[in-house]
Amino acid sequence: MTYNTNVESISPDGAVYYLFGATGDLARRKLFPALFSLYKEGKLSENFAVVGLARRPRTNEQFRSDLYDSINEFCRYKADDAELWSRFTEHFVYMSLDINNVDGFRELNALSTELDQKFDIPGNRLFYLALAPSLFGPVSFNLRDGGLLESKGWHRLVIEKPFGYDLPSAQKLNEQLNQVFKEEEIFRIDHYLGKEMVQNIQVIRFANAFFEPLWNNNHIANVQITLSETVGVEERGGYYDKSGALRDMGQNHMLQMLTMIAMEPPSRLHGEDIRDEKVKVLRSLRGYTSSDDVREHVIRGQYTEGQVGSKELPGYRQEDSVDPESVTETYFAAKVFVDNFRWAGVPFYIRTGKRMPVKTTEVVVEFKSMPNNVLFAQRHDLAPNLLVIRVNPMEGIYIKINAKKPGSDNAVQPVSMEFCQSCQIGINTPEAYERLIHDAARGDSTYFTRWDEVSHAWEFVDRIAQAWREDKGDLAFYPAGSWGPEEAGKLLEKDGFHWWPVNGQEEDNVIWITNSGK
Ligand SMILES: NC(=O)C1=CN([C@@H]2O[C@H](COP(=O)(O)OP(=O)(O)OC[C@H]3O[C@@H](n4cnc5c(N)ncnc54)[C@H](OP(=O)(O)O)[C@@H]3O)[C@@H](O)[C@H]2O)C=CC1
Ligand SMILES: O=C1O[C@H](COP(=O)(O)O)[C@@H](O)[C@H](O)[C@H]1O
Repeated sequence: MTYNTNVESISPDGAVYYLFGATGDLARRKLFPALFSLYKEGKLSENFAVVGLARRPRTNEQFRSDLYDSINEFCRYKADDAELWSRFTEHFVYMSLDINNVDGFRELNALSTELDQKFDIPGNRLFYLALAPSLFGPVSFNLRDGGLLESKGWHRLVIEKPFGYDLPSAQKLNEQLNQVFKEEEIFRIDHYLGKEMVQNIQVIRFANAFFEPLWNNNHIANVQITLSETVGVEERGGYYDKSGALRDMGQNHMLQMLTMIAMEPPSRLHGEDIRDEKVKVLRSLRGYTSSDDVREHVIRGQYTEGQVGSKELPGYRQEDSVDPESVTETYFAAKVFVDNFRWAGVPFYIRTGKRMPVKTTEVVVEFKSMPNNVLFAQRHDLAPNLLVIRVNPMEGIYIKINAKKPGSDNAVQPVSMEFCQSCQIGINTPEAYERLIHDAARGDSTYFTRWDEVSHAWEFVDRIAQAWREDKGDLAFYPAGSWGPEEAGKLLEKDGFHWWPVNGQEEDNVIWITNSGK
């Protein structure tokens, strides 16, 4: 296997970026800041233009003022250099356009030709759809019918999640897109794949002699993936109530992280080879076939009123745009098996929920315990070794090992040794969207989901969703601010395991060796 360490240095070609949904939440919180960071770091060159598109009227000046506000609120860089800011915003224009009106697309095509000339762009087009999924098909058809795919450069379509509601709807959407774009022109976003530490999983695994030889069912007892959020459904109650945690986080982010942990080493670190290996994992997931099977392996929950910190919070059924009798899950935990040679018998426990006590994403790899021996076991149960990958908001890794307690006869002391990446001064990690926009602009689809990944993930999730539709009795409730329903703990207890504390909240007797200063 070879590592291409120069990928970062490959600049994208000049292109027009079309930002559909330019007045929306995602553009404001994530996409504008990502573009500014890329520009500030010299990763966009000067041969680019951004056209903001949405129905509501905006002048170019108003659009640039929205841009300014967004960057000052959400970007890791501030717009405090007037000269740089003025150069940056020159590249931005706004056009009011209704997706359903093909005439608007013809006007957009004419505008694009002007922008090509003004910024010396060779006809490349990147269409970013920050829109409701029901508009993905219509936009594609109108891009074609409005002549936007006739320019002489490349054409790429970047689409936001969710990619469908289930397998049939995802297939339908994919068929629509395929009428206009080839698979290699479609970049399906899963923003977790743009996170630094998710990308780091393969380096930690494949670049360390400590780990890869042990990375199998001979040495690993279980893997735990936690994605906990403190937020509720915020302004997205209407969407979320139809989706729920399994579709919103499980089908995409959680299964993607699982594939990164479980995949075989690809023969080359090339996008298609990596995605081939990820697909094999998804194909090996043990599908749950009956309601009983689902009940035994998957727990779902919904938050009721409670407290996070000192803040009193309403229950899910009291949230805006949520059905007061909703049975939508805001939490799920599952025991998942990857039925292949490497992972036979190793449970992957995954859990995610809203209104949990802390915001954190962590992967814990628990190694099998050493056999108890005469020297230590009479007085001590040895704690298992752990490798913990901290994805966000803290970024880093730590390992937990056993060592001799200094000055004792043979007392054993757990020690956690941590590399806290986000504590390093000067490491201003790029946001996931920066990395992904930059990759799409360079035509690198490694960290985007290919259609076969999406479809296998839906197959797995649809079986669970189907069982839940038939059997509503297993919805458990948990107070906002707690770690979810008790049943989720029992899922592991049955196997002799427990959820490891996340967020660095280790037991008191552990010695920490860390660069974070704690
Ligand atoms: N917000 C987030 O944190 C996340 C969002 N996503 C996904 O990103 C996408 C966008 O989300 P978000 O920004 O929150 O949504 P918003 O509802 O905030 O924005 C939707 C945008 O679409 C535009 N729009 C709606 N209808 C039309 C139309 N007929 N013609 C032209 N423009 C139209 C709206 O502008 P106008 O009304 O002016 O036309 C607005 O700019 C969704 O697929 C969502 O699932 C994914 C992950 C996180
Ligand atoms: O895709 C989504 O992700 C966010 C969580 O993302 P993070 O980067 O903040 O961890 C989640 O809140 C949202 O419901 C979901 O649609």
